[in-house]
Amino acid sequence: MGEPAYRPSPSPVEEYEGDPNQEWVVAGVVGQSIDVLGTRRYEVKWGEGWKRKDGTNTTWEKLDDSSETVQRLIWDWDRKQGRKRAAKAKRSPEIAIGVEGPQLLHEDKTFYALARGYNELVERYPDSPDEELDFDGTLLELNVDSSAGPSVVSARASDPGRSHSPSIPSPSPPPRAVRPIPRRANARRAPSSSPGLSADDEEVARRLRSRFSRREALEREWATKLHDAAPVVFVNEVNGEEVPRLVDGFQYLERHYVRAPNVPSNREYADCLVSCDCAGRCRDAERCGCQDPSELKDEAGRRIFAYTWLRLFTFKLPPGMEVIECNKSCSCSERCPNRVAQRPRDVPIEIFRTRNRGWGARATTPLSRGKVVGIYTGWLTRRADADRLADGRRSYIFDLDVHEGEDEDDEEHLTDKYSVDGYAYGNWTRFVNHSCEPNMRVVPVVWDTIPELNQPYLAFVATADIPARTELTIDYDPKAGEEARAAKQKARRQSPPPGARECMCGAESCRGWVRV
Ligand SMILES: C[S@@+](CC[C@H](N)C(=O)[O-])C[C@H]1O[C@@H](n2cnc3c(N)ncnc32)[C@H](O)[C@@H]1O
Repeated sequence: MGEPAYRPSPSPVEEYEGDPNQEWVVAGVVGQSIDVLGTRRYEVKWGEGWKRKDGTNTTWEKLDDSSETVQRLIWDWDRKQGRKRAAKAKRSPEIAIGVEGPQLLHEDKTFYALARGYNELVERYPDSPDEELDFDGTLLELNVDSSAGPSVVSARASDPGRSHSPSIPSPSPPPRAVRPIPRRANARRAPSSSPGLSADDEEVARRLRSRFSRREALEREWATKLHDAAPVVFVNEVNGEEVPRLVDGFQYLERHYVRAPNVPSNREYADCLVSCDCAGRCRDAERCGCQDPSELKDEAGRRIFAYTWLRLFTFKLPPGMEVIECNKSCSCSERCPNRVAQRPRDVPIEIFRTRNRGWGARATTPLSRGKVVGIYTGWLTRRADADRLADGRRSYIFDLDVHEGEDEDDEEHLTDKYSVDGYAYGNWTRFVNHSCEPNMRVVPVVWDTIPELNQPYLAFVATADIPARTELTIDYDPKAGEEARAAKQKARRQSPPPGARECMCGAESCRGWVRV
Protein backbone atom coordinates (compact mmCIF):
# COMPACT_ATOMS: atom_id res chain seq x y z
CA MET A 1 0.00 0.00 0.00
CA GLY A 2 1.39 3.43 -0.91
CA GLU A 3 0.68 6.74 0.74
CA PRO A 4 -3.02 7.67 0.92
CA ALA A 5 -4.06 10.26 -1.66
CA TYR A 6 -4.80 12.77 1.08
CA ARG A 7 -4.87 13.10 4.85
CA PRO A 8 -7.73 15.16 6.20
CA SER A 9 -6.68 17.86 8.63
CA PRO A 10 -8.30 17.71 12.08
CA SER A 11 -11.29 20.01 12.42
CA PRO A 12 -10.49 22.90 14.71
CA VAL A 13 -12.10 22.59 18.12
CA GLU A 14 -15.00 25.00 18.40
CA GLU A 15 -14.50 27.57 21.09
CA TYR A 16 -17.77 29.10 22.10
CA GLU A 17 -19.33 30.82 25.02
CA GLY A 18 -21.50 28.86 27.42
CA ASP A 19 -21.77 25.43 28.97
CA PRO A 20 -20.05 22.73 26.80
CA ASN A 21 -22.49 20.09 28.09
CA GLN A 22 -25.60 21.95 27.02
CA GLU A 23 -27.56 20.65 23.98
CA TRP A 24 -28.27 23.47 21.57
CA VAL A 25 -31.21 23.72 19.21
CA VAL A 26 -31.20 24.69 15.56
CA ALA A 27 -32.86 28.09 15.20
CA GLY A 28 -32.83 28.29 11.41
CA VAL A 29 -31.17 27.44 8.11
CA VAL A 30 -29.35 30.35 6.49
CA GLY A 31 -27.25 28.79 3.72
CA GLN A 32 -26.69 25.70 1.63
CA SER A 33 -23.88 24.09 -0.33
CA ILE A 34 -23.51 20.95 -2.44
CA ASP A 35 -20.05 19.58 -3.05
CA VAL A 36 -18.88 17.77 -6.18
CA LEU A 37 -19.85 14.43 -4.66
CA GLY A 38 -23.43 15.57 -4.28
CA THR A 39 -23.24 15.92 -0.51
CA ARG A 40 -25.55 18.63 0.68
CA ARG A 41 -24.70 20.75 3.72
CA TYR A 42 -26.74 23.45 5.37
CA GLU A 43 -25.48 26.48 7.24
CA VAL A 44 -27.30 26.36 10.52
CA LYS A 45 -27.93 29.20 12.93
CA TRP A 46 -27.94 27.93 16.52
CA GLY A 47 -30.49 29.10 19.06
CA GLU A 48 -30.41 29.82 22.75
CA GLY A 49 -27.64 32.33 22.37
CA TRP A 50 -24.92 29.94 21.12
CA LYS A 51 -22.09 31.96 19.65
CA ARG A 52 -18.34 31.95 19.27
CA LYS A 53 -16.10 34.49 20.92
CA ASP A 54 -16.05 36.54 17.71
CA GLY A 55 -19.86 36.69 17.69
CA THR A 56 -20.44 34.28 14.77
CA ASN A 57 -23.19 31.75 15.44
CA THR A 58 -23.52 29.37 12.45
CA THR A 59 -21.96 26.02 11.50
CA TRP A 60 -22.18 23.81 8.39
CA GLU A 61 -24.02 20.53 8.98
CA LYS A 62 -25.12 17.54 6.86
CA LEU A 63 -28.48 17.20 8.64
CA ASP A 64 -29.20 13.84 6.98
CA ASP A 65 -30.86 12.31 10.03
CA SER A 66 -32.29 15.49 11.43
CA SER A 67 -35.46 15.70 13.50
CA GLU A 68 -38.74 16.63 11.86
CA THR A 69 -38.50 20.14 13.33
CA VAL A 70 -35.16 20.67 11.59
CA GLN A 71 -36.49 19.14 8.36
CA ARG A 72 -39.26 21.71 8.43
CA LEU A 73 -36.71 24.51 8.82
CA ILE A 74 -34.88 23.13 5.77
CA TRP A 75 -38.13 22.93 3.92
CA ASP A 76 -38.90 26.60 4.74
CA TRP A 77 -35.42 27.55 3.56
CA ASP A 78 -35.82 25.64 0.29
CA ARG A 79 -39.17 27.29 -0.39
CA LYS A 80 -37.90 30.77 0.37
CA GLN A 81 -34.98 30.28 -2.02
CA GLY A 82 -37.31 28.92 -4.69
CA ARG A 83 -39.55 31.98 -4.33
CA LYS A 84 -36.58 34.32 -4.54
CA ARG A 85 -35.37 32.67 -7.73
CA ALA A 86 -38.84 32.72 -9.22
CA ALA A 87 -39.16 36.45 -8.46
CA LYS A 88 -35.72 37.10 -9.99
CA ALA A 89 -36.62 35.08 -13.07
CA LYS A 90 -39.82 37.07 -13.49
CA ARG A 91 -37.91 40.33 -13.39
CA SER A 92 -35.42 39.15 -16.01
CA PRO A 93 -36.14 36.30 -18.39
CA GLU A 94 -32.45 36.34 -19.34
CA ILE A 95 -31.20 35.60 -15.84
CA ALA A 96 -29.23 32.40 -15.29
CA ILE A 97 -30.95 30.36 -12.61
CA GLY A 98 -28.91 27.92 -10.53
CA VAL A 99 -30.62 24.57 -10.49
CA GLU A 100 -29.62 22.59 -7.47
CA GLY A 101 -31.26 19.57 -5.94
CA PRO A 102 -34.71 20.10 -4.49
CA GLN A 103 -34.41 23.84 -4.92
CA LEU A 104 -35.16 23.89 -8.60
CA LEU A 105 -37.09 26.94 -9.62
CA HIS A 106 -39.00 24.48 -11.63
CA GLU A 107 -40.18 22.46 -8.64
CA ASP A 108 -41.94 25.32 -6.94
CA LYS A 109 -43.89 26.12 -10.04
CA THR A 110 -44.58 22.77 -11.50
CA PHE A 111 -47.40 21.40 -9.43
CA TYR A 112 -49.68 24.28 -10.21
CA ALA A 113 -48.61 24.42 -13.81
CA LEU A 114 -49.28 20.69 -14.04
CA ALA A 115 -52.78 21.18 -12.70
CA ARG A 116 -53.35 23.91 -15.27
CA GLY A 117 -51.94 21.88 -18.13
CA TYR A 118 -53.87 18.84 -17.06
CA ASN A 119 -57.12 20.76 -16.96
CA GLU A 120 -56.46 21.95 -20.47
CA LEU A 121 -56.00 18.35 -21.57
CA VAL A 122 -59.18 17.26 -19.85
CA GLU A 123 -61.05 20.02 -21.63
CA ARG A 124 -59.56 18.97 -24.93
CA TYR A 125 -60.38 15.26 -24.50
CA PRO A 126 -63.41 15.24 -22.20
CA ASP A 127 -64.14 11.51 -22.66
CA SER A 128 -60.63 10.18 -22.17
CA PRO A 129 -59.56 8.12 -19.21
CA ASP A 130 -56.87 9.80 -17.06
CA GLU A 131 -54.05 7.54 -18.00
CA GLU A 132 -54.43 8.17 -21.71
CA LEU A 133 -54.06 11.92 -21.61
CA ASP A 134 -50.29 11.73 -21.69
CA PHE A 135 -49.86 10.21 -25.10
CA ASP A 136 -50.95 11.26 -28.51
CA GLY A 137 -53.44 8.47 -28.95
CA THR A 138 -51.77 6.46 -31.68
CA LEU A 139 -51.33 2.85 -30.60
CA LEU A 140 -48.74 0.88 -32.46
CA GLU A 141 -48.67 -2.44 -34.15
CA LEU A 142 -45.16 -3.78 -33.94
CA ASN A 143 -43.32 -6.13 -36.25
CA VAL A 144 -40.45 -7.58 -34.32
CA ASP A 145 -37.36 -8.97 -35.92
CA SER A 146 -36.27 -11.01 -32.92
CA SER A 147 -32.98 -12.03 -34.46
CA ALA A 148 -31.88 -8.44 -34.84
CA GLY A 149 -32.18 -7.36 -31.18
CA PRO A 150 -34.36 -4.72 -29.68
CA SER A 151 -33.25 -1.72 -31.69
CA VAL A 152 -34.04 -3.02 -35.15
CA VAL A 153 -37.77 -2.96 -35.24
CA SER A 154 -40.32 -1.56 -37.58
CA ALA A 155 -43.69 -0.31 -36.55
CA ARG A 156 -46.66 1.52 -37.93
CA ALA A 157 -49.65 3.13 -36.38
CA SER A 158 -52.42 0.61 -35.98
CA ASP A 159 -54.98 0.68 -38.69
CA PRO A 160 -58.51 1.17 -37.34
CA GLY A 161 -60.79 -1.72 -38.10
CA ARG A 162 -57.96 -4.16 -38.82
CA SER A 163 -57.79 -7.30 -36.73
CA HIS A 164 -54.47 -8.41 -35.31
CA SER A 165 -52.98 -11.84 -35.30
CA PRO A 166 -52.45 -13.33 -31.85
CA SER A 167 -49.04 -13.10 -30.27
CA ILE A 168 -46.55 -15.89 -30.75
CA PRO A 169 -46.46 -18.19 -27.71
CA SER A 170 -43.05 -18.56 -26.14
CA PRO A 171 -42.10 -22.14 -25.14
CA SER A 172 -41.37 -21.51 -21.47
CA PRO A 173 -41.83 -18.20 -19.68
CA PRO A 174 -38.75 -16.92 -17.84
CA PRO A 175 -38.78 -16.79 -14.02
CA ARG A 176 -40.12 -13.64 -12.37
CA ALA A 177 -38.59 -10.90 -10.30
CA VAL A 178 -39.01 -7.14 -9.96
CA ARG A 179 -36.77 -6.31 -12.89
CA PRO A 180 -37.17 -5.74 -16.59
CA ILE A 181 -37.99 -9.23 -17.82
CA PRO A 182 -37.48 -9.88 -21.48
CA ARG A 183 -40.68 -10.05 -23.39
CA ARG A 184 -42.40 -8.59 -26.41
CA ALA A 185 -44.93 -5.82 -26.26
CA ASN A 186 -48.57 -6.51 -26.66
CA ALA A 187 -49.74 -3.96 -29.18
CA ARG A 188 -53.46 -3.44 -29.59
CA ARG A 189 -55.82 -0.91 -31.00
CA ALA A 190 -56.80 2.03 -28.87
CA PRO A 191 -60.11 1.83 -27.06
CA SER A 192 -62.67 3.92 -28.91
CA SER A 193 -62.59 6.68 -26.31
CA SER A 194 -58.87 7.34 -26.65
CA PRO A 195 -57.83 10.73 -27.94
CA GLY A 196 -56.75 10.80 -31.57
CA LEU A 197 -53.63 12.49 -32.95
CA SER A 198 -55.03 15.88 -33.87
CA ALA A 199 -54.13 17.61 -37.13
CA ASP A 200 -52.38 20.26 -35.00
CA ASP A 201 -50.15 17.63 -33.33
CA GLU A 202 -49.28 16.10 -36.68
CA GLU A 203 -48.40 19.49 -38.06
CA VAL A 204 -46.17 20.23 -35.05
CA ALA A 205 -44.37 16.89 -35.46
CA ARG A 206 -43.89 17.46 -39.20
CA ARG A 207 -42.49 20.96 -38.66
CA LEU A 208 -40.13 19.74 -35.95
CA ARG A 209 -38.77 17.04 -38.21
CA SER A 210 -38.23 19.39 -41.14
CA ARG A 211 -36.56 22.24 -39.20
CA PHE A 212 -34.36 20.55 -36.65
CA SER A 213 -31.69 17.89 -36.31
CA ARG A 214 -32.98 14.50 -35.15
CA ARG A 215 -31.76 15.25 -31.65
CA GLU A 216 -33.44 18.64 -31.45
CA ALA A 217 -36.64 17.32 -33.01
CA LEU A 218 -36.88 14.45 -30.51
CA GLU A 219 -36.06 16.69 -27.54
CA ARG A 220 -38.69 19.17 -28.65
CA GLU A 221 -41.26 16.47 -29.30
CA TRP A 222 -40.72 14.94 -25.86
CA ALA A 223 -40.75 18.40 -24.27
CA THR A 224 -44.38 18.71 -25.36
CA LYS A 225 -45.19 15.53 -23.38
CA LEU A 226 -43.37 16.34 -20.13
CA HIS A 227 -46.33 18.01 -18.42
CA ASP A 228 -44.07 20.27 -16.42
CA ALA A 229 -41.44 17.69 -15.60
CA ALA A 230 -37.81 18.82 -15.95
CA PRO A 231 -36.16 18.56 -19.39
CA VAL A 232 -34.83 15.37 -21.00
CA VAL A 233 -31.95 15.83 -23.47
CA PHE A 234 -29.60 13.59 -25.47
CA VAL A 235 -25.80 13.68 -25.36
CA ASN A 236 -23.38 11.58 -27.37
CA GLU A 237 -19.65 11.99 -26.89
CA VAL A 238 -18.87 8.46 -28.05
CA ASN A 239 -19.98 8.09 -31.65
CA GLY A 240 -22.04 9.80 -34.32
CA GLU A 241 -25.45 8.45 -33.32
CA GLU A 242 -27.63 11.49 -32.63
CA VAL A 243 -30.37 9.79 -30.65
CA PRO A 244 -31.15 6.23 -29.58
CA ARG A 245 -32.95 4.09 -32.12
CA LEU A 246 -36.58 3.92 -31.10
CA VAL A 247 -39.49 2.16 -32.66
CA ASP A 248 -41.25 4.46 -35.17
CA GLY A 249 -43.98 6.38 -33.41
CA PHE A 250 -42.54 5.75 -29.94
CA GLN A 251 -44.70 7.65 -27.50
CA TYR A 252 -43.22 9.45 -24.53
CA LEU A 253 -45.26 8.95 -21.34
CA GLU A 254 -43.89 10.94 -18.44
CA ARG A 255 -46.18 9.78 -15.65
CA HIS A 256 -48.89 7.38 -16.81
CA TYR A 257 -49.41 3.92 -18.13
CA VAL A 258 -51.28 3.24 -21.33
CA ARG A 259 -53.44 0.25 -20.53
CA ALA A 260 -54.08 -2.63 -22.90
CA PRO A 261 -57.82 -2.87 -23.55
CA ASN A 262 -58.15 -5.99 -21.39
CA VAL A 263 -56.49 -4.37 -18.37
CA PRO A 264 -58.98 -2.88 -15.92
CA SER A 265 -58.71 0.86 -15.53
CA ASN A 266 -57.84 2.26 -12.15
CA ARG A 267 -60.87 4.51 -12.62
CA GLU A 268 -63.14 1.53 -12.05
CA TYR A 269 -61.80 1.42 -8.49
CA ALA A 270 -61.73 5.18 -7.86
CA ASP A 271 -64.53 4.86 -5.31
CA CYS A 272 -62.46 2.40 -3.29
CA LEU A 273 -59.60 4.88 -2.71
CA VAL A 274 -59.19 5.55 0.99
CA SER A 275 -58.62 9.25 1.60
CA CYS A 276 -57.52 11.49 4.45
CA ASP A 277 -59.14 14.62 5.84
CA CYS A 278 -55.93 16.31 6.98
CA ALA A 279 -55.78 20.07 6.55
CA GLY A 280 -52.75 21.46 4.71
CA ARG A 281 -49.84 19.02 4.92
CA CYS A 282 -50.21 15.58 6.41
CA ARG A 283 -48.03 15.31 9.51
CA ASP A 284 -49.09 12.25 11.45
CA ALA A 285 -49.52 8.97 9.57
CA GLU A 286 -51.47 7.56 12.53
CA ARG A 287 -54.16 10.15 11.89
CA CYS A 288 -53.94 10.26 8.10
CA GLY A 289 -56.89 8.24 6.78
CA CYS A 290 -55.31 7.22 3.48
CA GLN A 291 -52.56 5.46 5.45
CA ASP A 292 -55.08 3.04 7.04
CA PRO A 293 -54.17 0.21 4.62
CA SER A 294 -50.43 0.84 5.16
CA GLU A 295 -48.40 -1.55 7.27
CA LEU A 296 -45.41 0.79 7.38
CA LYS A 297 -44.68 1.31 11.08
CA ASP A 298 -41.82 2.38 13.34
CA GLU A 299 -40.26 0.17 16.02
CA ALA A 300 -42.93 1.28 18.48
CA GLY A 301 -45.64 0.04 16.10
CA ARG A 302 -46.79 3.54 15.13
CA ARG A 303 -47.74 4.07 11.51
CA ILE A 304 -45.25 6.30 9.68
CA PHE A 305 -44.96 7.88 6.25
CA ALA A 306 -42.56 6.48 3.67
CA TYR A 307 -41.01 9.92 3.10
CA THR A 308 -39.33 12.53 5.24
CA TRP A 309 -40.69 16.04 5.46
CA LEU A 310 -38.25 16.85 2.63
CA ARG A 311 -39.88 14.22 0.41
CA LEU A 312 -36.97 11.80 0.59
CA PHE A 313 -37.74 8.09 0.78
CA THR A 314 -36.77 6.61 4.16
CA PHE A 315 -36.07 3.04 2.94
CA LYS A 316 -38.14 1.70 5.85
CA LEU A 317 -40.73 0.06 3.59
CA PRO A 318 -40.70 -3.72 4.14
CA PRO A 319 -40.64 -5.99 1.06
CA GLY A 320 -44.02 -6.91 -0.39
CA MET A 321 -45.52 -3.50 0.32
CA GLU A 322 -46.05 -0.37 -1.70
CA VAL A 323 -45.84 3.24 -0.64
CA ILE A 324 -49.32 4.72 -0.31
CA GLU A 325 -49.28 8.40 -1.21
CA CYS A 326 -52.12 10.83 -0.63
CA ASN A 327 -54.57 10.83 -3.52
CA LYS A 328 -56.94 13.12 -5.34
CA SER A 329 -59.75 12.40 -2.85
CA CYS A 330 -57.57 13.44 0.10
CA SER A 331 -58.23 16.86 1.51
CA CYS A 332 -54.58 17.72 2.19
CA SER A 333 -52.84 20.29 0.03
CA GLU A 334 -50.94 19.61 -3.17
CA ARG A 335 -47.78 20.45 -1.25
CA CYS A 336 -48.32 17.63 1.27
CA PRO A 337 -45.00 15.80 1.85
CA ASN A 338 -46.78 12.51 1.26
CA ARG A 339 -47.19 13.42 -2.42
CA VAL A 340 -43.87 12.69 -4.03
CA ALA A 341 -43.75 10.28 -6.98
CA GLN A 342 -46.99 11.79 -8.28
CA ARG A 343 -45.42 15.26 -8.58
CA PRO A 344 -43.81 16.32 -11.82
CA ARG A 345 -40.20 15.10 -11.95
CA ASP A 346 -37.87 17.91 -10.86
CA VAL A 347 -34.62 16.19 -11.87
CA PRO A 348 -33.31 17.19 -15.32
CA ILE A 349 -32.16 14.13 -17.24
CA GLU A 350 -29.52 13.50 -19.88
CA ILE A 351 -29.78 10.37 -21.96
CA PHE A 352 -26.18 9.74 -22.93
CA ARG A 353 -24.27 7.24 -25.07
CA THR A 354 -22.23 4.83 -22.93
CA ARG A 355 -19.14 3.14 -24.34
CA ASN A 356 -20.38 -0.42 -24.03
CA ARG A 357 -24.05 -0.61 -22.99
CA GLY A 358 -25.90 1.45 -25.58
CA TRP A 359 -27.54 4.54 -24.11
CA GLY A 360 -27.85 5.27 -20.40
CA ALA A 361 -29.41 7.96 -18.21
CA ARG A 362 -27.99 10.46 -15.72
CA ALA A 363 -29.18 13.53 -13.83
CA THR A 364 -27.56 16.88 -14.43
CA THR A 365 -27.97 17.93 -10.79
CA PRO A 366 -26.67 16.19 -7.66
CA LEU A 367 -29.25 13.94 -5.99
CA SER A 368 -29.75 13.25 -2.30
CA ARG A 369 -30.17 9.73 -0.97
CA GLY A 370 -33.89 8.95 -0.97
CA LYS A 371 -34.69 11.28 -3.87
CA VAL A 372 -37.46 9.94 -6.11
CA VAL A 373 -35.96 10.48 -9.54
CA GLY A 374 -38.75 9.27 -11.83
CA ILE A 375 -41.23 6.50 -12.52
CA TYR A 376 -41.17 3.66 -15.05
CA THR A 377 -44.03 3.99 -17.50
CA GLY A 378 -45.18 2.15 -20.60
CA TRP A 379 -47.80 -0.19 -21.98
CA LEU A 380 -49.59 -1.92 -19.08
CA THR A 381 -50.38 -5.45 -20.13
CA ARG A 382 -51.72 -8.57 -18.44
CA ARG A 383 -48.92 -10.88 -17.38
CA ALA A 384 -50.62 -13.83 -19.05
CA ASP A 385 -50.53 -11.94 -22.36
CA ALA A 386 -46.96 -10.89 -21.81
CA ASP A 387 -46.03 -14.53 -21.15
CA ARG A 388 -47.28 -15.53 -24.58
CA LEU A 389 -45.03 -13.06 -26.33
CA ALA A 390 -41.83 -13.98 -28.12
CA ASP A 391 -38.38 -12.96 -26.98
CA GLY A 392 -37.81 -10.23 -29.56
CA ARG A 393 -37.72 -7.29 -27.22
CA ARG A 394 -36.39 -8.64 -24.01
CA SER A 395 -35.14 -5.62 -22.18
CA TYR A 396 -37.90 -3.17 -21.48
CA ILE A 397 -40.42 -5.10 -19.37
CA PHE A 398 -40.99 -4.81 -15.64
CA ASP A 399 -43.30 -7.15 -13.81
CA LEU A 400 -45.55 -5.54 -11.22
CA ASP A 401 -45.09 -8.26 -8.63
CA VAL A 402 -45.13 -6.59 -5.23
CA HIS A 403 -47.68 -9.03 -3.87
CA GLU A 404 -46.37 -12.14 -5.53
CA GLY A 405 -45.62 -14.97 -3.19
CA GLU A 406 -48.55 -13.95 -0.99
CA ASP A 407 -51.46 -16.30 -0.51
CA GLU A 408 -52.96 -16.36 -4.02
CA ASP A 409 -56.39 -17.16 -2.59
CA ASP A 410 -56.28 -14.12 -0.38
CA GLU A 411 -59.47 -12.34 -1.38
CA GLU A 412 -58.02 -8.99 -0.44
CA HIS A 413 -55.80 -9.14 -3.47
CA LEU A 414 -57.27 -9.28 -6.92
CA THR A 415 -55.44 -12.09 -8.59
CA ASP A 416 -54.55 -10.47 -11.91
CA LYS A 417 -50.91 -9.82 -12.57
CA TYR A 418 -49.52 -7.15 -14.83
CA SER A 419 -46.32 -6.10 -16.52
CA VAL A 420 -45.15 -2.76 -17.90
CA ASP A 421 -43.58 -2.72 -21.33
CA GLY A 422 -41.46 0.36 -21.99
CA TYR A 423 -40.55 -0.59 -25.53
CA ALA A 424 -42.95 1.45 -27.64
CA TYR A 425 -44.36 3.65 -24.86
CA GLY A 426 -42.32 4.96 -22.00
CA ASN A 427 -39.98 7.61 -20.76
CA TRP A 428 -36.29 8.20 -19.97
CA THR A 429 -36.29 5.42 -17.34
CA ARG A 430 -36.27 2.84 -20.17
CA PHE A 431 -32.64 3.86 -20.74
CA VAL A 432 -31.54 3.04 -17.19
CA ASN A 433 -28.88 0.35 -17.39
CA HIS A 434 -28.13 -2.48 -14.98
CA SER A 435 -25.33 -2.35 -12.42
CA CYS A 436 -24.38 -4.97 -9.85
CA GLU A 437 -23.68 -1.98 -7.54
CA PRO A 438 -26.62 0.24 -8.48
CA ASN A 439 -27.27 3.74 -7.16
CA MET A 440 -31.07 3.52 -7.41
CA ARG A 441 -33.73 1.13 -6.15
CA VAL A 442 -37.15 0.39 -7.57
CA VAL A 443 -40.00 1.13 -5.14
CA PRO A 444 -43.68 0.43 -5.86
CA VAL A 445 -45.95 3.42 -5.17
CA VAL A 446 -49.70 3.97 -5.45
CA TRP A 447 -51.72 7.16 -5.55
CA ASP A 448 -54.38 6.74 -8.21
CA THR A 449 -55.18 3.12 -7.57
CA ILE A 450 -55.80 0.78 -4.66
CA PRO A 451 -52.90 -1.53 -3.70
CA GLU A 452 -55.10 -4.62 -4.27
CA LEU A 453 -55.35 -3.89 -7.99
CA ASN A 454 -51.65 -4.78 -8.39
CA GLN A 455 -51.03 -1.80 -10.67
CA PRO A 456 -48.57 0.35 -8.71
CA TYR A 457 -46.14 2.72 -10.36
CA LEU A 458 -42.47 1.85 -10.03
CA ALA A 459 -40.48 4.75 -8.62
CA PHE A 460 -36.71 4.91 -9.18
CA VAL A 461 -35.17 6.15 -5.91
CA ALA A 462 -31.54 7.23 -5.27
CA THR A 463 -29.93 4.90 -2.70
CA ALA A 464 -26.96 7.22 -2.11
CA ASP A 465 -26.03 10.85 -2.61
CA ILE A 466 -25.31 10.91 -6.35
CA PRO A 467 -23.06 13.55 -7.92
CA ALA A 468 -24.39 15.33 -11.00
CA ARG A 469 -23.83 13.49 -14.30
CA THR A 470 -23.16 10.10 -12.67
CA GLU A 471 -24.87 7.29 -14.55
CA LEU A 472 -28.12 6.23 -12.85
CA THR A 473 -28.44 2.46 -12.54
CA ILE A 474 -30.64 -0.21 -11.00
CA ASP A 475 -30.10 -3.90 -10.38
CA TYR A 476 -32.27 -5.67 -12.98
CA ASP A 477 -32.39 -8.75 -10.77
CA PRO A 478 -31.98 -7.84 -7.09
CA LYS A 479 -32.73 -11.41 -6.02
CA ALA A 480 -29.83 -12.69 -8.12
CA GLY A 481 -27.69 -10.04 -6.41
CA GLU A 482 -28.62 -11.40 -2.97
CA GLU A 483 -27.96 -14.97 -4.12
CA ALA A 484 -24.58 -13.94 -5.56
CA ARG A 485 -23.59 -12.29 -2.28
CA ALA A 486 -24.67 -15.39 -0.32
CA ALA A 487 -22.75 -17.66 -2.71
CA LYS A 488 -19.65 -15.47 -2.36
CA GLN A 489 -19.79 -15.74 1.41
CA LYS A 490 -19.83 -19.51 1.09
CA ALA A 491 -17.04 -19.26 -1.49
CA ARG A 492 -19.26 -20.88 -4.11
CA ARG A 493 -19.29 -19.82 -7.75
CA GLN A 494 -22.64 -19.04 -9.31
CA SER A 495 -23.21 -20.03 -12.88
CA PRO A 496 -25.18 -17.64 -15.08
CA PRO A 497 -28.82 -18.61 -15.74
CA PRO A 498 -29.86 -19.44 -19.33
CA GLY A 499 -30.33 -16.34 -21.45
CA ALA A 500 -28.08 -14.17 -19.29
CA ARG A 501 -25.54 -11.98 -21.05
CA GLU A 502 -22.15 -10.68 -20.04
CA CYS A 503 -22.54 -7.81 -17.60
CA MET A 504 -20.58 -4.71 -18.54
CA CYS A 505 -21.39 -2.63 -15.46
CA GLY A 506 -17.75 -2.48 -14.41
CA ALA A 507 -18.59 -2.59 -10.68
CA GLU A 508 -16.02 -4.10 -8.33
CA SER A 509 -18.52 -6.72 -7.16
CA CYS A 510 -19.90 -7.39 -10.67
CA ARG A 511 -21.38 -10.89 -10.81
CA GLY A 512 -20.31 -11.17 -14.43
CA TRP A 513 -23.69 -11.63 -16.04
CA VAL A 514 -27.04 -9.95 -16.25
CA ARG A 515 -30.45 -11.21 -17.28
CA VAL A 516 -31.86 -8.75 -19.81
C1 LIG B 1 -33.63 -1.38 -20.44
S1 LIG B 1 -32.41 -1.34 -21.67
C2 LIG B 1 -31.36 -0.05 -21.15
C3 LIG B 1 -31.12 0.94 -22.24
C4 LIG B 1 -30.22 0.46 -23.32
N1 LIG B 1 -28.83 0.62 -22.94
C5 LIG B 1 -30.50 1.19 -24.63
O1 LIG B 1 -29.58 1.73 -25.23
O2 LIG B 1 -31.66 1.21 -25.04
C6 LIG B 1 -31.51 -2.81 -21.33
C7 LIG B 1 -30.44 -3.12 -22.35
O3 LIG B 1 -29.28 -2.35 -22.09
C8 LIG B 1 -28.10 -3.14 -22.16
N2 LIG B 1 -27.53 -3.23 -20.79
C9 LIG B 1 -27.99 -2.63 -19.70
N3 LIG B 1 -27.20 -2.86 -18.65
C10 LIG B 1 -26.21 -3.65 -19.08
C11 LIG B 1 -25.07 -4.23 -18.44
N4 LIG B 1 -24.79 -4.03 -17.17
N5 LIG B 1 -24.25 -4.99 -19.20
C12 LIG B 1 -24.50 -5.19 -20.52
N6 LIG B 1 -25.55 -4.66 -21.17
C13 LIG B 1 -26.40 -3.89 -20.46
C14 LIG B 1 -28.52 -4.48 -22.66
O4 LIG B 1 -28.41 -4.43 -24.05
C15 LIG B 1 -29.97 -4.55 -22.28
O5 LIG B 1 -30.67 -5.37 -23.17
